[in-house]
Formats: sequence, C-alpha cells, structure tokens
Amino acid sequence: MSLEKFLSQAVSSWMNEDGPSSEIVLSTRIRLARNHHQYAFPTVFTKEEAQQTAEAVGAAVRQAGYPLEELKMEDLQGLEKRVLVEKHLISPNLAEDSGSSSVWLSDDEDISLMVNEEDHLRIQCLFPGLQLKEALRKALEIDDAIEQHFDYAFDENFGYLTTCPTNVGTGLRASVMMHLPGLMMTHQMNRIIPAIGQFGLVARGIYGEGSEALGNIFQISNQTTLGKSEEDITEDLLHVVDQIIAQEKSAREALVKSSGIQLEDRVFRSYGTLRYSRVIESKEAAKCLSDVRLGIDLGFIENVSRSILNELMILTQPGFLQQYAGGFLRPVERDIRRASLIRERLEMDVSKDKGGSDI
Ligand SMILES: Nc1ncnc2c1ncn2[C@@H]1O[C@H](COP(=O)(O)OP(=O)(O)OP(=O)(O)O)[C@@H](O)[C@H]1O
Repeated sequence: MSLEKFLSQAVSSWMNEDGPSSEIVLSTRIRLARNHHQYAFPTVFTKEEAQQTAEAVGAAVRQAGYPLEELKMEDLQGLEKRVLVEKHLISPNLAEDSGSSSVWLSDDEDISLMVNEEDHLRIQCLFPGLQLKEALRKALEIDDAIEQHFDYAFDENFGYLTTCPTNVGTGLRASVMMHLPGLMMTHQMNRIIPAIGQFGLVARGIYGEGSEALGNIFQISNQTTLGKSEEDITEDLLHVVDQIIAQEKSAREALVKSSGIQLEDRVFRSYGTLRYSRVIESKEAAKCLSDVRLGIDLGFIENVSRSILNELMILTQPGFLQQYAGGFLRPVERDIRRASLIRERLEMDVSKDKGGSDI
C-alpha cells in the first residue's frame, strides 16, 4: 500500500485539521460515562446481562439516528484493536475484552461510543484544536438522543451513576491535549502540574492515565465530576488552559530571545535525525517530532505540515507500524520501519514544495 493511501485511511480528521489555538492545543476530547438503570454494572454483570446491555445500547444508538458503524471486539484481530487504541478511539481495557463489548464509530472518527467498557456506555467526541464548548455540545446532543431510548441510571442527589465513584455526577471527563515544549525546556511543568491540581484538574501523558508525556504532549483534564454542572467543569478547564497557553507562548518567546540560535540548531538537528535516520526508537522520534513542530510554529521550518506531530506520534506506534508493514515486527524491525515511515512522510511535504527528493 502506498504511504498516501495508508495515511488517508489511518489519519482521522481531528488529528490533522487545524482547530482554534492549534499552535499549542492539538485536540479536545469530551467523554460521558452512562449506565442503564435496570442492568447490573459491567464489573458484576453476567455474560447474558452483558449481551442484553449491548443489544439495548445498539437499539438506542440506531433509534437515535446517528450514522455510526459498530465494530464488535470479538470480530476484530489483535492488531486491529491495537490500532484503535493507538488512535485514541477505544481504551486498552475494551481491546482486551472479546465478550459483548463494541465501539460505534462515525465516518471521520470524531464520535466514538464504547459499549460495556467500565460503564455500559461511554460517549466520546474528539475535535481538532481547542473546542471544549463545541465538543461538549455535540456529546450532550448525542447523550440526549440516546437517552430517549435508554433509561440511564440517575439519582436525584448524585446525578449519573457510574461504575467508578470518581465519575459519579456528570460522568464527564473534559480534556485537551497540549504541546508544551517551551514550558518543558524552561522547567516550568514541575510547578504547573501540582498547581493545576488545586483546581481539580490533572495532567496526564499522551495515552491518558499512567502514560508518559512523550513528545512534550500533556492531556489536561478534570478530576472532579460531582457538584458542578458540565458547563462549569468545561469553563473552569478552559480558564486554566488559556493561562497555560499564555505561559507557553511567553516561554517560547523567552527561549527565542535568550538562545535563538541554539533553539534553531536543536530544531534542525532533530529535523535532520527524522529526515535521514535509518533506525529510530519511539522516544527519540517523539522528542525530534516535538522539536520539529516547535520549529514550524516558530517559523524556522516552512516546508513541513503542522499536523506532522499529531499524525506521526500516532502512526509510529507499534500497532500502526505493523499494520503498514502487513504483519508482525520485532522491536528492532519496528525501529527500522518507524525511521523509514517518518522519512517517507517528510519527503511527501518536501517534494511537494521543491519537486525533488534527496533521501
Ligand atoms: N484531548 C484529547 N485528544 C485526544 N485523545 C485524548 C484526549 N484526551 C484524552 N484522550 C485519550 O483518551 C483515552 C482515555 O484517556 P483517559 O485515561 O484520560 O480517560 P478516561 O475516559 O478518563 O478513562 P478512565 O475514566 O478509565 O480513567 C486515552 O487514549 C487518551 O489519550
């Protein structure tokens, strides 16, 4: 398969479109956790109950009238599931389940509904850039449409009931994925991460809870779901995100002022590594991609598309590399494949610009 064809199938629109504030905010995610009031919760339900729940969710989704396609976990190969995890469309937990779990996806993959994960239903909306209000509006619209046909477990005092007590109330997790190289290089994240905790927010790595902040990418999300409305939770998050954006911008300006040539050198060394290396591990690739993306934002590099970071952080994960290669790859083979995929992808931009190749 050609790289162009592979990319057109692999890259979802929320990954490569420019949204508001996209020089720092890569994407926005809203997820709502919901359960049916009659069925036992996923941690304790029987196989039969799981099956009934999946059918009830399926019927409600169809009646809600959204053009979503269902992918049942039991019908997918391990590699296909891994790719869905790498694309942030399902969780690793859902991928492990081969019972009656499934995911309903929209064509451009901005909507994904997970069935029988930790809760009966998890509604997720992904948008490019900083679009908390828009993503919340979309998720609540889907939620209302499904609720017409699926009786949610809801308590007058507590709100929506969920498997994990930390989700009770709104069942909402609002999150923005931010690229923060300036704050990392100026060692300010060590101060910011504990500070945002005071506002009931948390910073996680690129693959959510427990993952590392590879490529200077952080997900900032709410921890508290109880005692505030959905609108207030997203408003509070937005307020903190706006401040982080302002701090990242001033960190970048300060770096350019104090060590412009060193920064430019770092960016171009990383660009050289990505453009010419033959073997590259994911950590090094993430670091170099972050530098190159910063170089694009600062105007040092002009012939590479801004979405390179979002796209390649996902497409150079093990599942995608193996899908592109068409079979199992050992770690060292993946490092070789990763290097060649990055070279080819950069080459696409350069030859568009110059009409020639030098790799
Ligand atoms: N803004 C975002 N853009 C793209 N993907 C995101 C964003 N925020 C979170 N994700 C992805 O969503 C997935 C789940 O993240 P996370 O573990 O934070 O969420 P969660 O729904 O709260 O899960 P749980 O409640 O089980 O902890 C991860 O793959 C994460 O990378």
